[in-house]
Amino acid sequence: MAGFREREKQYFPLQKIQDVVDLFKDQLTTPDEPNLALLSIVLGLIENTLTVNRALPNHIDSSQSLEPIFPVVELSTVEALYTKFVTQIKRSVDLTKFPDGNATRELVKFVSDVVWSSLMRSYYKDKAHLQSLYSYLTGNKLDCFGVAFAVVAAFQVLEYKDVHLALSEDHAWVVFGEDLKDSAEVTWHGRGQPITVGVVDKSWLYLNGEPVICTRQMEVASIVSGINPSINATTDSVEMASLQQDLLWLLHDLGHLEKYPMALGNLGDLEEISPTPGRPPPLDLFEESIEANKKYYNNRHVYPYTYLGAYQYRNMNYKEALQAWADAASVVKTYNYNRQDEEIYKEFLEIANDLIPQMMKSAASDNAARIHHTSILYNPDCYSNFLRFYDGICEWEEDSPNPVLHITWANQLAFSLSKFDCSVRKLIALPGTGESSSSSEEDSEEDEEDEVNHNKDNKKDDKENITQTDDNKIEKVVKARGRRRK
Ligand SMILES: CC1(C)CN=C(N2CCN(c3ncnc4sc(C(F)(F)C(F)(F)F)cc34)CC2)S1
Repeated sequence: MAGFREREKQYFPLQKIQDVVDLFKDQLTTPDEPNLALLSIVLGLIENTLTVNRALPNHIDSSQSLEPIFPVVELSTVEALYTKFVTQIKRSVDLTKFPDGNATRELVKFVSDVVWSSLMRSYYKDKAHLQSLYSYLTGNKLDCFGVAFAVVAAFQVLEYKDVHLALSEDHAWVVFGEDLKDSAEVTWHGRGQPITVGVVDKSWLYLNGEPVICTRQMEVASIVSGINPSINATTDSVEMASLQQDLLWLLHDLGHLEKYPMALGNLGDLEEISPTPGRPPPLDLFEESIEANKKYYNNRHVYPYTYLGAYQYRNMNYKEALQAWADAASVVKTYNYNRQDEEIYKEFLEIANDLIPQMMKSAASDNAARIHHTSILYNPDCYSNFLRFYDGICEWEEDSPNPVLHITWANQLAFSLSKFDCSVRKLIALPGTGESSSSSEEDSEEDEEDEVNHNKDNKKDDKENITQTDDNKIEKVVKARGRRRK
């Protein structure tokens, strides 16, 4: 596959978002495969121009916005980079040594070494905008996703159809061979090794054997979803975000996001920021993401629920946020926490020690809701989901090689717990059993006793009562969980 055929050339020069969408649409509806290297170079070039090297316009247009004009993407520029990639790969891989039509572990290791060998010796791998072949070809830098994607794009150049991208929620690798049953690390740690340890140790990083296995079209979806419109910590390129949104809708309409929960969540976030007329609301996309998780990944992905929880929290739907976070914890509890799972640890740390306390504070100061008992502080479902959230995190920690909880977690738990009204704390719902503890025989006398004592107590010693009640409540949750485990 030398340069581009008329098919690709006709779209250049790309001068506006619609030109890029037209090119992608053509690539995604051809009988043969979309050209991964071409599309990654195009997106990387545009992203680099709109975020990294923002050539500001020499005129301030009427809207006084400093948004640079959309870069004109010339065919010659893209073709030169594409030829550089194809030449480098074809020159380095002597296929006569690999006669078998199917990719082998040896060949995957060899190609990942070729990609690897041209990377800069040392650079900050978590930096933004290092995900595309444009970054690879012009800066010799790639992040973890970028290395895995480059290996897959290289195999496409070598005309292999049995090497595909595998994605967890924080790691990328490749699957290959007949019905893609083999797997191989191609990035920093353990290159060439199969992905067995990840499944055995029940770490979230490998999603317990439920990663997203990409088709060529889903590999296109991964580079679109991986577009990073950020100019800096506080500003995004409107143009880049708009291009990402249009391309995600194109992929959505063609059915290529059906099995890609994170891309659906991404699109939901973009739609919240800038709703597309005539398109479904963000909540529908977060629901689609959750349904895909249940239908295709045995409900083992966590992010579909944290996308939803974050959205509900931002929109002050606190009851629904607690529900989503409890569902997220009910997923993470099926894993063992390993040191390499820190991304999801940070996610739950922020929810438990920042977002929920903020939410409880805000609910506690909402006097109108208090008076009308519409506040989450009086709502048994909220309390039940709150407990289910913590129950999931405790279970996540159980049997794990690394601890999860520390004093900050306990302090924030006590703080948040104390904000619930003591009336609602009487109705402890046993997480996951759907029953309330007051219906379980061994507890009922205790509960009634509590009920009687509590009602008899006058308001003044409520403070002391809350602490005492909470202690035995927490202890009851732990005991209840213990009972369920037998
Ligand atoms: C609910 C959240 C905290 C908001 N953003 C989240 N993202 C942003 C989008 N994102 C993603 N969105 C689409 N595809 C992928 S593939 C991937 C990865 F496998 F980890 C990789 F490749 F190693 F980086 C990550 C990721 C990662 C998770 S999770």
